[in-house]
Amino acid sequence: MVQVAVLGAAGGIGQPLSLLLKLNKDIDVLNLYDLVRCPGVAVDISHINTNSKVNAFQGAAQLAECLTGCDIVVIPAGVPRKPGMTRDDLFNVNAGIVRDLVQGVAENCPKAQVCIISNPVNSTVPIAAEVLKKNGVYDPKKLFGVTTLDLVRTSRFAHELRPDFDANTFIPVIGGHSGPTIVPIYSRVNKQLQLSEQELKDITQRVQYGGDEVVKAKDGEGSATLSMAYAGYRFVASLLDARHGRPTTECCYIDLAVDPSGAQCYRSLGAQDLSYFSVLASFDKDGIHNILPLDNLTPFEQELVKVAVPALASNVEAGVSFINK
Ligand SMILES: NC(=O)C1=CN([C@@H]2O[C@H](COP(=O)(O)OP(=O)(O)OC[C@H]3O[C@@H](n4cnc5c(N)ncnc54)[C@H](O)[C@@H]3O)[C@@H](O)[C@H]2O)C=CC1
Ligand SMILES: O=C([O-])CC(=O)C(=O)O
Repeated sequence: MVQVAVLGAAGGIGQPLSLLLKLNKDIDVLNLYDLVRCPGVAVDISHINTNSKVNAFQGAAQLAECLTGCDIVVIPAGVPRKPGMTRDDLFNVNAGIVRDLVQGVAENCPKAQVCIISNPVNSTVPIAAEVLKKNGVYDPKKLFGVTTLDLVRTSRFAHELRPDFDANTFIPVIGGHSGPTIVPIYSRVNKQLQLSEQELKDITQRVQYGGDEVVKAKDGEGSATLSMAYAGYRFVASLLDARHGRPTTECCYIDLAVDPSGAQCYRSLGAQDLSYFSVLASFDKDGIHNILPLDNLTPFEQELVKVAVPALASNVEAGVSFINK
């Protein structure tokens, strides 16, 4: 029996993400939670003819019931950006939302795997970790910042540049999830892509600021929702694959304490003191199995990591001190 909860299920990401999860045969129970519009979304999705059961929960009074018995909790709750804002500008609102929802996880399903989508991910993941630590239930194998949209963009944009390149090719992205902290590792596929120096600079910049492209196009109506729902779904499907013994690797933003020897390869890039980083990892039924090394980064990629590290350090510090103030 696998039970999954989506917190923020009636939002721009939450609705299409819940729809995709309803199609996944590995899920038996899908619990949808939001402060508004949740019964309508849940009844609508429940008519889709797959075997899973869909339940609606609305308002803080129903959070405990929603979470009880959950194996995986996905959190896209919170406000999205408007033009002119950075992800860090969302901190003031979303930090408290994530804190309170993860407190619910700690109390009602402390062994669940928790996938954080709410921005700024670079800070909301440390917030979640601190809440779980305070409750004595923290297991770094089970907490993930969802950065899959960066991987989705990295391979898709490469296909746009080189139509012969398969848009579904796995290209790792490391670092964090905002502007200069996003580090796509195109060197893994550059034998095929043959990017010129300028093309590499341009496509890297496009990946780093892909979110802004959507924010601008939506013109005040929010940020990526449909591509994010797809990306969030892909990540949860990978967790489900791993639960069923199917080998899985993904990149996500995690606490490096989960595997200190695996983390060494990333730390040696100049992230010596960094506690959180998006890495390539393999998964098993309990979550992260180990951190996989990414050796031989090019000087260009090493330079990108150098720029990412101080920005990440201050994002992590903001999250940690929000809980321990
Ligand atoms: N990790 C990533 O790659 C990405 C992250 N995001 C982030 O995801 C978040 C959600 O984005 P959208 O779905 O577009 O926003 P949205 O405003 O359309 O939906 C958010 C939903 O969260 C709900 N919500 C707010 N407070 C809540 C609470 N305390 N408990 C439960 N539900 C609550 C709202 O009622 C709403 O239904 C934003 O922070 C956005 O920046 C967006 C795209 C990509
Ligand atoms: O740009 C945003 O605010 C939403 C997001 O994280 C993305 O699209 O990567």
